[in-house]
Amino acid sequence: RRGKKNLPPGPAGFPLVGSLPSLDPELHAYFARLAARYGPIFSIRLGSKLGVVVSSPALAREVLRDQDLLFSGRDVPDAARSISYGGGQNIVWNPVGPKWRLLRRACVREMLSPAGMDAVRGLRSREFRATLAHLHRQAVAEGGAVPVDVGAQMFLTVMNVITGTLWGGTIGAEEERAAVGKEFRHLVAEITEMLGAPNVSDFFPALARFDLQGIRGKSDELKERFNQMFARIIEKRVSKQDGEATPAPDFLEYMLKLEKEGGDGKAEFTMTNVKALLMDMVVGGTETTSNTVEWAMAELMRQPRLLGKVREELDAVVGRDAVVEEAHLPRLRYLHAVIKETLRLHPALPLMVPHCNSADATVAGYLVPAGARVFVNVWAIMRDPAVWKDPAEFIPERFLGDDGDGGGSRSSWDFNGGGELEYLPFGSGRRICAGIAMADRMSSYSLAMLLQAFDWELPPGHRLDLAERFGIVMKKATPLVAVPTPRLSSPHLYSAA
Ligand code: HEM
Repeated sequence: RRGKKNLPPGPAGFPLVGSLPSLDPELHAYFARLAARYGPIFSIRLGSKLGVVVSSPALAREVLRDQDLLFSGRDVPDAARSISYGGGQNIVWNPVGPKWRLLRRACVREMLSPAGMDAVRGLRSREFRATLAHLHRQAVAEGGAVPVDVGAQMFLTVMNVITGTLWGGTIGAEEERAAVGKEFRHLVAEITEMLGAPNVSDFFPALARFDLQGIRGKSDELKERFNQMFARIIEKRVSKQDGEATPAPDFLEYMLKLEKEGGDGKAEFTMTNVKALLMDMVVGGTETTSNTVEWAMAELMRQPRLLGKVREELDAVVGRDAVVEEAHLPRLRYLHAVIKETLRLHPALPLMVPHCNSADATVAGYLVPAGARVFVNVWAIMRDPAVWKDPAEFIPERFLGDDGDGGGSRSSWDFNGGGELEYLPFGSGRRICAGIAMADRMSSYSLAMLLQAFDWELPPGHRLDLAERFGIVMKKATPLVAVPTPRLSSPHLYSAA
């Protein structure tokens, strides 16, 4: 039937279930293997769903740029319905339309743009200083330095920055913040895990009401736990507004105002949108960023020569008598190349968030029927040997133009999803990541702080393992645990003040 309909080639699969029985949990690598066999566009039947996988820069361009609008829909997975408050309430799972535009504009303009970011520079500095002080306490603990779970620490930092930007001082006490942070990490991990797991309800929508794997039930439960936290935070803020002290303007304040106004005249903005956006920011921004820093640390610990180059730059730009600040970042060129190379080899969302076409489309001469789940395998594209020299090697120099293959530092290798789409860790087109400026700043700042202020070593008996574990957000299979040793000139520099 595939040939008759002119669908993209692909594995034949079994009757009824298609290729479901042969799905490899490491979906990004499995899809890359299938692409090597069937070509840069292939189709795969998953139950009653048709998946179409695109794995070359040219075809990514066709889907994400040339036919952007047609492919800008989402095929909302069953697991996402509940946590996105029904599907039409947040940015990530909304189809492109007036509501999506209002939500995205609100977030980008008020919170995620470089100007929005500048407005809360002080908050980030305080949060990073708090992490620095915490790591220092671990490093000089009585009885010897305590090993640090790098990803967990980075998650808490990023989480505190994001929630601080969202609702500022609403959560006051240190312990309450720590408790909220811990609970969030757990919830976010469960959500991203669930979104990456194959779900029978998605492959056979007629069976969705039976929730055979219990994923819908779990999603409802997770949503409810978030919902209660959000409701508590909003309630605290609203009652504060009626009282004497007015909080400093933050994103929650802005959203509550928008909610009072009812929207922008083209789309409504309700209290559900307030919560759904909080969910987008917390789920979309935390693990993605903290995992990137964890990968960067692991890659550098594996190659001490490269780590030395980062340190050399940090010592030249910042020295050891001061703590790195955001203002230093523009001068940390090599460090930035490390972040870019990390996102090339370990993109946080290896298959992006799948797209969906609203009407039949033609890509590379093949039919992509309306409603297909379209995956762009950015993980495979950014390891394509036709584009990248030694694609499996971690070589930050390629982004500086001094790796000798003549390609480096092409202006198209930035985060904006432009150019030839060889490098697209944040996607491209209308649905490109809304949080690039924040992700860029937080990941660079985090890595700079970890490396300027501490030496890191693996605990005795530990081995550096760079294996990946697929999920909608890709993780390191084993968390990076390392022991910090202070390297700044004075212990006073580590105080949180
Ligand atoms: C290293 C960190 C990050 C990476 C690699 C990343 C990557 C991505 C990718 C690949 C997409 C999907 C694009 C598509 O479907 O075409 C996306 C969407 C999105 N990201 Fe990020 N992201 C990161 C951090 C953040 C942060 C910090 C935020 C906000 C606080 C954020 C908010 C969003 C939102 C709201 C969307 C949905 C956009 C839409 O559907 O219109 N992301 N991100």
